[in-house]
Amino acid sequence: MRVSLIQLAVDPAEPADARRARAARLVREQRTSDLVVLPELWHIGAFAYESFTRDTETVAGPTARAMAEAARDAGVWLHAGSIAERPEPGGPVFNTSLVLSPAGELVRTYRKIHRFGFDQGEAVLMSAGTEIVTVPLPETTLGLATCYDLRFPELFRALVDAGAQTLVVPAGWPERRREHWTLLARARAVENQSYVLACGTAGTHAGVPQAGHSLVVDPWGAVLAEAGPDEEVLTVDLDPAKVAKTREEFPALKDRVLGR
Ligand SMILES: NC(=O)CCC(=O)C(=O)O
Repeated sequence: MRVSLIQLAVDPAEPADARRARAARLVREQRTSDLVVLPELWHIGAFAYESFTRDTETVAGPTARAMAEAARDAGVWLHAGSIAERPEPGGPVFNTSLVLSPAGELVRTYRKIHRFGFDQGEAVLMSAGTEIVTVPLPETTLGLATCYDLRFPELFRALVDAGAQTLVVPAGWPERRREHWTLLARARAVENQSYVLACGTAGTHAGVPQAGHSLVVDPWGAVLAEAGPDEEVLTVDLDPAKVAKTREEFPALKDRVLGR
C-alpha cells in the first residue's frame, strides 16, 4: 500500500484559491499512491486565528470540491486534511477532517476532539467534536486524529479498540515543539502497534514557524520516512500485514488490564 504525505507550505501571501489549486495539482501527481494525506487547516493556517470564524466552509465548500475532483482524477483515497467547518450560517465552527474515496465521494469526516490554545485561539473559537472515527479502506482501517489530539493517548487507544490499524494525524505543528511531534508520533505507533502517518505544514504563518518533519512510523516504532522543514511529498510503501504480525508476535495489547 503506497501512501503519500503532502507537507504543504502555508504562506499568508498566497491566496486560498491559489493554494487549493496547488494542493489539487500535488494530489493529482500522486496517482501511483493508494492514499494521499494533507495537513490540518492548510487552506488558512492552523495558527491564523482571525481566519477561524471568518474563512469557514461547509463540507460541500470550495476546499472539499477541489479535493473531491483531485481524488477522482488521481484515483486515490484522499485524507484532505482539515477545514474550518461551519455547517450552519452563524452556528459553531469545527476543525473538520475530510476523507474522500477514489470516486471523489466524501466518505467520512472527523471533528477534532481536543482543541489547542488553552484559553485562546482554537480552544475558544471552535467547538469540539465528540465522535471517534475510523475509515475502512481495502488494505487497512484508518483511525482519525488531528494535531493536538496527538497528546492524548486515550483517543488513540479508543481508535484501536474501534479497529484502527493506521493512525492518520494531519497537523499544523510549530517548530518550537518539533521534538514533541516526532516523539509523540513514534509513541502512538509503538503503544498502539499501528502505522502512524503524521502530516504537518511547512513555512511560517501568523508569525509561527512550522515544524515540517512529517513522518511515517511503522507499528514497531521505526521511522520509515521523515520530511525536512520545507514543502515536500513523502511517499512510502507500507505492508498492511505488518500490523497484525506485530500485534501477534509481541502481544502487548492483549495484556491490557485497565480500560477494557
Ligand atoms: N494546531 C494544533 O493543534 C497545535 C498543537 C500544538 O502546537 C502542540 O500540541 O504543541
